[in-house]
Amino acid sequence: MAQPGLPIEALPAWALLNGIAFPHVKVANIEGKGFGVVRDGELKPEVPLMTVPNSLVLNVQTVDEYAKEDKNFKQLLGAVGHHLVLASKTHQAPVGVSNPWTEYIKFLPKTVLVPTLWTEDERLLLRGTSLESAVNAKMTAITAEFDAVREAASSLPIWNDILWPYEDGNSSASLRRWILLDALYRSRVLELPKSGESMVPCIDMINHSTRASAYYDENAKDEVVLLPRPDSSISPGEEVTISYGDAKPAAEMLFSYGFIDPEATVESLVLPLEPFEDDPLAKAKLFAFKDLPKVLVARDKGSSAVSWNSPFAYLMCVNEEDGLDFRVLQDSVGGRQLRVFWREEDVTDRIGDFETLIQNYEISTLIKLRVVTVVQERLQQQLERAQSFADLASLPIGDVDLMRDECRQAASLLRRIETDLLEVVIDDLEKERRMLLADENVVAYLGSMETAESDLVGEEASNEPDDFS
Ligand SMILES: C[S@@+](CC[C@H](N)C(=O)[O-])C[C@H]1O[C@@H](n2cnc3c(N)ncnc32)[C@H](O)[C@@H]1O
Repeated sequence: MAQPGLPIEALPAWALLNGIAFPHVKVANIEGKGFGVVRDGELKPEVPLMTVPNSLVLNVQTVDEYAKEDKNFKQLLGAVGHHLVLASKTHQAPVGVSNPWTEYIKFLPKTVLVPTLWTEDERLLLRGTSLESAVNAKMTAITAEFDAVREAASSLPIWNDILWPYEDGNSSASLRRWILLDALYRSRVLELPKSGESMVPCIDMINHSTRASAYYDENAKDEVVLLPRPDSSISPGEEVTISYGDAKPAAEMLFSYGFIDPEATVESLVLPLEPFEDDPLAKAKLFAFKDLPKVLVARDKGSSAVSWNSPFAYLMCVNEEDGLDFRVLQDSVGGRQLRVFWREEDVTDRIGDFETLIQNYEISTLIKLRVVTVVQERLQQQLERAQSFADLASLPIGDVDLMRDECRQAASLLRRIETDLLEVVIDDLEKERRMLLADENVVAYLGSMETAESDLVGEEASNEPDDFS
């Protein structure tokens, strides 16, 4: 059952009733961005642009508090956990205590342009971009999460009919609502300085800009306030904006918010890395690394400076013969722990810092050469994939005309940003690789390898008669 919407004109009355003050701004339609907040009247430096009482903030702690008041909700929360931070508190339920969010959610958009809400054909447009595998993985995870929550709630009949009404005799409509809630959460959640990840009504109506004119904070009364940036001036009628994160990759912006900011000052890209298939230490490396193995590349659009970073590539490129060792040790309470050693020193807590750990050893340039080669090959592989799907005709899409222009434009902008970035970083890595190849330690090592190989060939040649005999 879709939530009935409320006209945005009703928002000021809802805000007044719930103690939200925004005397000098109003919520309005902003072309291409849905709703947004614009200056309305004189600004007074001592008065925040918006003030939202702490009682309206929705996060894990406030959901726990709410569960204390409502035994039905407590039962549900006990069964399914905090997946329901937004879902349960905002539905219009004939059970449970109604709250301001039950109304507020009716002001929120009915869809968000994030790829999890694109059609299957639209998602094909992301082939060859860094979002291809991320979106597939998210769709699998969110479907599994939905199934798990439904299963857990199935023993609570009072909630079953409310949360999962079977429309058209199947559960796809309910799954879509779940995906929409996930999208609303990800595109509107704020990282508050004291309360952490939270949903804040009205402040979540503010759009993003690289040249943001405002920021949010929590004051001494734990209210969430929207304040003008000291270096900004907001003219009457002008949109008030905040920054959703200036250094976020275009892919992350599209994934979480459904748009890419063409004015972003930094372009970046994150790609997953896999250990070498024939590395006998591959499993141990993955286990001990703990974080996701990846490579990050970035370019500052102003200075054109290029950078890359991949702690896992360093770990990939050090081996037993270089001085890497894994040992299983017994801890003081009888448990067993995998510890990582580099040249006899326990470096378990510095596993993400092999770039520094190798620094003072002769072998460091050689390892760096391996790392640069690994990263360059990974980027080259991604570039070739991005280029091979650049033409719509190469995609197994049904009817291109059924796809929304916004999705086509966003996917094509993402592909262009990623392709350009990959090309410049690959060039840069090639220069670095050539320099490393000219390093005296590397030349000496490669020379010794050649000698060893030709000795081996010589030995093999002399063994030939033996083999024949
Ligand atoms: C926190 S909400 C902001 C309010 C939202 N515009 C609305 O109508 O409710 C974030 C969403 O606003 C839109 N948005 C924010 N900044 C934008 C921008 N610079 N360009 C395009 N869309 C933007 C995106 O849809 C994003 O997912």
